[in-house]
Amino acid sequence: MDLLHAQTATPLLQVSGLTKLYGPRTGCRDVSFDLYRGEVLGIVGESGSGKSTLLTSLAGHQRPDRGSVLWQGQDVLALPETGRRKLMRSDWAYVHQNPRDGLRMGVSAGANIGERLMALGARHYGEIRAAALDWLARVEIDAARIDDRPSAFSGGMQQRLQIARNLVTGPKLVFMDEPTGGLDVSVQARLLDLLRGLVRDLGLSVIIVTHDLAVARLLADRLMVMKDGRVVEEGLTDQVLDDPQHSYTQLLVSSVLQV
Ligand SMILES: Nc1ncnc2c1ncn2[C@@H]1O[C@H](COP(=O)(O)OP(=O)(O)OP(=O)(O)O)[C@@H](O)[C@H]1O
Repeated sequence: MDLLHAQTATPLLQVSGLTKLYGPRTGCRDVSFDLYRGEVLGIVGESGSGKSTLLTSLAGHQRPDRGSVLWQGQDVLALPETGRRKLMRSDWAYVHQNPRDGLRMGVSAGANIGERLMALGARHYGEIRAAALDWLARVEIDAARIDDRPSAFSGGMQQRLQIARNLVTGPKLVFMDEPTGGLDVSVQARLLDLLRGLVRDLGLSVIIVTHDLAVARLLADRLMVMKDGRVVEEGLTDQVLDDPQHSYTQLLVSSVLQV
């Protein structure tokens, strides 16, 4: 969706004053933003700036101390655990940096994809297998590997399988934590290409954490730059990266250029 149009629509996600503290230490503090349908928001910043804390607090993996998260107007933090789990299986999805955290390594690739459909009530074996085959093709995994376990896959294949497992149920919002981290550069490039295509074709909204500004540039429409748990700058990706206003963002951008 073009951003001008997006701004006139109702936000899918409205985050206000989100704060998570670890004792005396700040995880993230006073983070507020809106996310619209089809929009990709990148969260960037150096190690320890609070990116993961923000993502896990948003996705309900841990409870923030203050603030609110509204999903299509509904207060997510007030949901009972069962409601939160249901949301994570239906409208939301979470792609972990390490595919081992997002896959079941002991069951086949096909079962990994089918499991999420079954969790939403699918029971017809033929349909589940057909959906698994369709998604293997979409993430460029050979259909002949459907009965293999992910432990027999390369790192890049495991990550693509994790993406298929997450997207098969048609989520509207996908959280991604450094999805290309830990992969070789050529494997990263292929995965980024695939992600870009899927995000565009499916009209997904995405919140992606990355320390890699090249990944942010390729995938994100908008960026939030974090430092010491706070958002120090936000804006359209090209604006933030080509004309950074905050001295910290300028440092981040120039340190990449010097490499
Ligand atoms: N479980 C925890 N207990 C105590 N402090 C924590 C915990 N998790 C994170 N922190 C602290 O919160 C701050 C933000 O950390 P966070 O992991 O969110 O940053 P990050 O930007 O995701 O870093 P990285 O890129 O290295 O993962 C840091 O000071 C960190 O030490």
